[in-house]
Amino acid sequence: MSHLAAAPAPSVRVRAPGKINLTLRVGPVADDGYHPLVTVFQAVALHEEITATEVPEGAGISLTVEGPQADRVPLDASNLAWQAVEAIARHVGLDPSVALHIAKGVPVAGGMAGGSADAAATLLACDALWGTALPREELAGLAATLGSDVPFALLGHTAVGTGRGHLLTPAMTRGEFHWAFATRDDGLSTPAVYRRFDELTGPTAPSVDDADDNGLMQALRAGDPTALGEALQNDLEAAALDLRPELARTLQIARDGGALGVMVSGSGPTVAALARSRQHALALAATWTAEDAADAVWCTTAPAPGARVL
Ligand SMILES: C[C@](O)(CO)[C@H](O)COP(=O)(O)OP(=O)(O)OC[C@H]1O[C@@H](n2ccc(N)nc2=O)[C@H](O)[C@@H]1O
Ligand SMILES: Nc1ncnc2c1ncn2[C@@H]1O[C@H](COP(=O)(O)OP(=O)(O)OP(=O)(O)O)[C@@H](O)[C@H]1O
Repeated sequence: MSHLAAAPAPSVRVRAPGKINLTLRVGPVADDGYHPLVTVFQAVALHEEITATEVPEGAGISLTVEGPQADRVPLDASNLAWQAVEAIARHVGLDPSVALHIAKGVPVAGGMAGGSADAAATLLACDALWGTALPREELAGLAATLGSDVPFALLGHTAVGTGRGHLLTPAMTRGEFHWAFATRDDGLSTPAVYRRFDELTGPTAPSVDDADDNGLMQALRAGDPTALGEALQNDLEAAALDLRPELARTLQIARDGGALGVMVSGSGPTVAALARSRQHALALAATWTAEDAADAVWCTTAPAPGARVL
């Protein structure tokens, strides 16, 4: 008697990028607890990879995670990928059952939106697996309900973010920029950094209505890393430094190493340094390691594409 091997369950693999904020201008906190932002997002070539596999109806959601920092990622409904399954299933009226596997390539809790990338990738993966073919604008609307950074992880490349950071306008760039990142095992909580921002700026933080990113946009269009380095700006940096004074040394080491620009990435504690070349990025990272100014170092390029099915 011959045995027919069971066909493997259908699955979909999606890749989504982490991000940096080349500028992050933060206005005074609004009544809903969120801060109005004007930010220039750029996706980096550090990726999350999500595999979504079909399971029998009613089986529910299962989640596994791999990667160097996997032990720091929740495996329950507090995971943004899990919430993404529930959000899209509710939206299309299907049973929220799927097996998710996340391969993490973005530093965890580092202000680089790895969890947001997982959420964006999961929306796209479920949409493809279930054959619901939602338009991109509908996926972006769902993404914004999951977190302010999630719509950008779908879009990728470079974009200006306004509102909570969820309203996006793509921006033109030329060429490739080289980055080195210094990460810390002990992450910073995004709400805690925004709260410290409020404490430091008081109730009269300047509005972001007049934010002017012309210099930065010109540097991006020209593919000019020196001008880009001079235009980097993060209004959350003072708050992150106040919570983690030791980051000042990490910033200074990169400046001394000739980085074209150095800043805290998003809400931190990752420090991002813009390098002249791949070799220069590797040298900056090696110096951080030698000076014991980081728990881990990463080198990559930007911009990178948004979430896409592989
Ligand atoms: C720091 C950034 O990464 C810069 O892109 C983002 O602003 C953070 O985006 P995120 O992690 O997706 O944040 P969300 O999950 O939307 O919000 C988490 C918390 O961050 C604070 N938050 C977030 C976005 C924003 N524009 N103002 C805020 O004050 C709020 O306390 C909010 O409760
Ligand atoms: N899929 C996920 N991957 C990693 N962390 C997650 C995920 N879902 C929820 N979390 C929780 O969220 C926290 C922050 O995760 P994440 O890596 O997205 O931070 P982040 O890069 O600082 O995000 P952001 O830049 O959007 O503020 C983690 O400490 C973890 O407890």
